[in-house]
Amino acid sequence: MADALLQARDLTVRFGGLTAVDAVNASLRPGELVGIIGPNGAGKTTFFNAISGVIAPTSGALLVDGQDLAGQGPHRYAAHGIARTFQTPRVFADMTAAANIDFGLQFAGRLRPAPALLPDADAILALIGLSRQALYPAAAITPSQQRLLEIGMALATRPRILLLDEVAAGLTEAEVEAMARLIRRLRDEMGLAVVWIEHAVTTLLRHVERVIVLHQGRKIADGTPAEVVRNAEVVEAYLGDEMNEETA
Ligand SMILES: Nc1ncnc2c1ncn2[C@@H]1O[C@H](COP(=O)(O)OP(=O)(O)OP(=O)(O)O)[C@@H](O)[C@H]1O
Repeated sequence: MADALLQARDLTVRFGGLTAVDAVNASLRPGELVGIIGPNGAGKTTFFNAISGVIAPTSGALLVDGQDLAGQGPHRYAAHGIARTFQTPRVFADMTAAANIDFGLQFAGRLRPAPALLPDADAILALIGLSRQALYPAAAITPSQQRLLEIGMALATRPRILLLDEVAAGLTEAEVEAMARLIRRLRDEMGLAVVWIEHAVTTLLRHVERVIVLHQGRKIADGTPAEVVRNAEVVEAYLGDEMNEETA
């Protein structure tokens, strides 16, 4: 795809005899909001790890700006504007929320100019709703605020692509809705392409425009939420049980 920001070609990750990501082809265009779903162990986080440089794929290519970044370290991915969060937020517990954001800003300062809407730490803290907590140590804010802070740290690196790994896990319904609104703003106002893994399928399907479904490391579907919920293989492999559980 000519206008893709990022393109995975036959991306494969093996751990010994286990193929966690199996020849996945996927692409991401500027400003897209894409979800990734799949049962436990489907390979979602491993796919994220491979497209953010946390682990090297066993084979396949990862094209960003026409360059194959497969096998390069996370700093190279960050330099190309790819930022991510982790299932368990990785914030500096002893540093204040503002200092956590500053860390990201310093890291990114050399790479790209700040977007007009997010010139500094204050603007980022305001966007993620943590202005009042700016001077609290990260350890002293709630787990859901730590998730927001980690998103702020990712934004501070001035990304073009934001990878979110289960940022709604453990949040109350109201917090999930607020998180979804924030994610939409990042896309609508900052023009970011967002890829969002979430276990709560019904939540995710309400908010994304395209969904990639992984099952046993393979991509079994890639389409709009309406298309994916009608896909017989997806329902068979995953969605039937998952949606019944969520609505039970
Ligand atoms: N570092 C590792 N070493 C060995 N096996 C691993 C490693 N990381 C993941 N796996 C295995 O790879 C498979 C895919 O795991 P992964 O965490 O990517 O799935 P997931 O879809 O993100 O699951 P979940 O929804 O539970 O987070 C699983 O079988 C897992 O046990």
